[in-house]
This record gives sequence, C-alpha cells and structure tokens, in this order.
Amino acid sequence: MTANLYKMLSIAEANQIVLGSISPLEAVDIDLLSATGYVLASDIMAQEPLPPFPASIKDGYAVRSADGAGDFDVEFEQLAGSAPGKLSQGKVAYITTGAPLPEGADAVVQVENTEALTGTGSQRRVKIAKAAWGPGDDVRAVGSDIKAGEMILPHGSIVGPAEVGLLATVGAAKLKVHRKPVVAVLSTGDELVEPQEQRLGPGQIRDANRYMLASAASSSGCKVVDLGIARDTVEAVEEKFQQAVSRGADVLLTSGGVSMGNKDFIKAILERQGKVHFGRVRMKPGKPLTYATIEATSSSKAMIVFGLPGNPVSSIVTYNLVCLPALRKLSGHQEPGLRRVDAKTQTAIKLDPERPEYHRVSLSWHRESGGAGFAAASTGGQISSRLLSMRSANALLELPSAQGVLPAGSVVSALLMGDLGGMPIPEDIPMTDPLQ
Ligand SMILES: Nc1nc2c(c(=O)[nH]1)N[C@H]1C(S)=C(S)[C@@H](COP(=O)(O)OP(=O)(O)OC[C@H]3O[C@@H](n4cnc5c(N)ncnc54)[C@H](O)[C@@H]3O)O[C@H]1N2
Ligand code: MOO
Repeated sequence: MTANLYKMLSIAEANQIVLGSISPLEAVDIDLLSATGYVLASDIMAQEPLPPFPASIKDGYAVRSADGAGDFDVEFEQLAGSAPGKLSQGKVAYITTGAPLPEGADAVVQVENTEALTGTGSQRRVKIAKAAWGPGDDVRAVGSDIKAGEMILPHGSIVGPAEVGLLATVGAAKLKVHRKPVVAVLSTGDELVEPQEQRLGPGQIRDANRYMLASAASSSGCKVVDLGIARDTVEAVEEKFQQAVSRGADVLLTSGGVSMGNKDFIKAILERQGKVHFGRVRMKPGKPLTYATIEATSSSKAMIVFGLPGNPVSSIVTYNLVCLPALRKLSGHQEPGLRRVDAKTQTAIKLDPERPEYHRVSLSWHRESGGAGFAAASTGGQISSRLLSMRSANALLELPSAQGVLPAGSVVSALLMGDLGGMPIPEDIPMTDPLQ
C-alpha cells in the first residue's frame, strides 16, 4: 500500500487502536527500594494492625484515667521499643511517644500537664496537674491507623514515595510489579550525524529525535536500546529492525521515512514484517504517524513499532499523544492517557483548516476578577521543524480544524505533558477564617 492510501484516522481512533492492541506486560519481582515508578501487579493487604499495640501519642505519663489529678509515684519508664510493663494501682509510668501503653493504664497525660516533684529512681514522683479526659486519651488504639487484613494498595497502583512508605510499613519488601517495556530507538536518514559532530558537512543535520525519544522513554522508567542511525536503504533499516528484535525490544520507535518521498520506506518494511494498523492521522503536527505490530516467533517476542515522522516536533508530539499512553499501558497503568484541563489563550491563534492542531503552550495558573484558571501562552512559531516550540511547553492545546483565527481569551482544552513547571511559588494559606 502506498502512504497516501492509508485511511486518515482521528487521534482518538489511533489511541483506541494502539491501546486495544496491547496488554500490560507480565509481572516481575522487584525490591521495594527499586519499585518507584512501577505499577503493582498484585493487591497488597496488611497482615497485622497498625499500631500493633496501644501506643502513646505523647511524651508524658501513662495513667489510669479514673485516678484523675494528684501526686503519684512514677513506677517505671515505658520507652518506645520496649515490652509493656505492668502498672500497679495508684501509680503512673513515664512514657515516650510511640511506646506501648503499660498493662493497667488506659490513657496518657502529656508532660506539659504535669510537674516533676522531688525524688529520683524508685522514689520519683509527679504531679498530674490536668487529668486525662478519659480512657483512650492520647493513646492510638490497636489498628487505628491500619486494620489487620485491610487493603493497602490494590494492583494497578503506581508506586511513589508514599506508596513505598506504606509498603515498608506492612512489610512488603519484595513486590510483584508489571515489567516496563524495553524501548529501542532508531533514526533514519542520510542527512543525520551524531550530536558530537561539530562540523556539519553539506546537507547534514544532527540527529535530535533519537536522543529526544530515548530521553522521553527513559524518563518513563523504560530501558532504552540505542539502535543508532540507519542510512536510507531498505537493507540498512531492515538490519536495524532485526537488531531491535534480537536485543529484546518490546517497542521500537523509529523516526523519519514515513512520508511520501522515494526514500520513505518504513511503512513498506512494516507491511512486510508485520501488520500496519494505521499510517496516517488527522493531526498537526504528525500526520504520517504509523503504527504496526510484529508477532512473536519461536525465537523472538512480539514487538510494536511506532513509525514517527522525522520532523522533530512531529516526532515528540506524536510520542506524547500516542506512544507514551502505550508505554504506560504496557507498564500496567490503568489510566494511561494524558490529563486534560481547560485553558484560556493569551493571544489570538490561527487555526488550520485541514487538521486539528496540537499547539504547544506553556500553562500557568492565573487569578483574575472572573475566577482562577490556566492561561496558555503560545511557544511561538509552530512549524514542525522548529523544536524551540517545545521548549518550556507543558501542554498541547487541542485546537479544532477550522478557517480563521481563534481570538485571545478563548477557553480551549489542553493535554498536559509532564508536570506543570513554571508555576508560581505557592502562596501562604490565608489566615482568615473562611467560615466567618
Ligand atoms: N509529498 C508529501 N510530502 C510530505 C508530506 C505529505 O503528506 N506529502 N507530509 C509531510 C509531513 S506532515 C511530515 S511530518 C513529514 C514527515 O516526513 P518523514 O517522516 O518521511 O521524515 P523525513 O522526510 O525523513 O524527515 C522530515 C524532516 O525531519 C528531519 N529529520 C528527520 N529525522 C530527524 C532526526 N532524527 N533529527 C532531526 N531532524 C530529523 C529531516 O531532515 C527532514 O527535514 O513529511 C512531509 N512531507
Ligand atoms: O504533520 Mo507534519 O508533522 O505537519 O509536519
């Protein structure tokens, strides 16, 4: 099939096809400290309650609440990490935060509400100036933080710092997580040289895409296999495809060679080696985006291939919109798509009459008299060769295809790429009472 015969899909259809063709990769074992960024492949339950014993919330004295205020002998010290002692009638025990409540005590009085009296060691005495409210005062009951058998993290949870803390708490030192895909990156083109090349020859440019895509995939935690640059021959490209397979790639990202030129033969090679699901998408930039699957054989695993357009902006925009959700789904994410917010344009933007455009913007949070929301500042000229249009871009405006100009102040949906850098430093929380 020649490139122009591929049906032009919408980006939503393209996403649906890609995500419908893949499943999360198999579960592997991982140590807790290496698990950040992975997705849990099994549910994690708490084996024991937390705290496992009634624990003091304060540094102070363990008391029988019914004894009230007065002067008491300090029978012993109950320190965190020690087994609970046994408190005699009419006595109190010095206790530290996190220590188990001694048998016979039912509350804690913080040290601020007491006064040390004379005496040391077994003669030590204390005045309880302000009595405990009642049983349980300043004590964490068994299981009050986590109940025994409680679901801590369901499978599909993304492991971040808080999750690592929770997993450590419940003793989940070894985990089952979905394997992350191995991503091979390949640039194609006779004009390309490595970034180290300081003197460009006639017609040459430096390879930006392979480095950019490798960086993008590794920032998602994927292992990257660098296939280098394939020159513009069928044999050279086919040899690189073979290397991707033999080096265990789950995903191959190629850039260049998917359009209409007589050296653009990525699509034709993919047709021979696997199944091309689509070869054109109604979007700007990135129209010739191509997606194929290559089946597993007795000696190699299945591989999916994204033929990304060579223009650097087209390749990174299609990566974000289509490849990243696929990498996330393979990694076990249950909501792999980019997050969408509404944003107000700061300048007028010319629309494209033929294709919906993903206009690169920098979003920032703005408060105005009419309310608060995201303001979208264009990153300037949007031609797909101008990688500067991606610099400091944290979102893609979803501009409809239409004649004319979208006026400044229009509210448009925007897809977030990465986190919202460039946001203002958080202001203090106002001290005024909002309920007054
Ligand atoms: N007759 C037509 N020509 C083109 C069409 C079309 O529909 N009909 N589509 C255009 C669109 S849209 C795009 S996008 C590009 C995509 O082209 P390819 O994927 O075939 O990419 P190349 O032709 O190899 O390169 C395009 C451009 O990008 C530069 N490039 C390529 N690789 C890299 C790299 N690794 N790092 C930096 N820059 C790279 C290359 O030198 C070219 O300037 O096709 C249009 N043509
Ligand atoms: O779709 Mo191409 O990516 O406009 O340049």
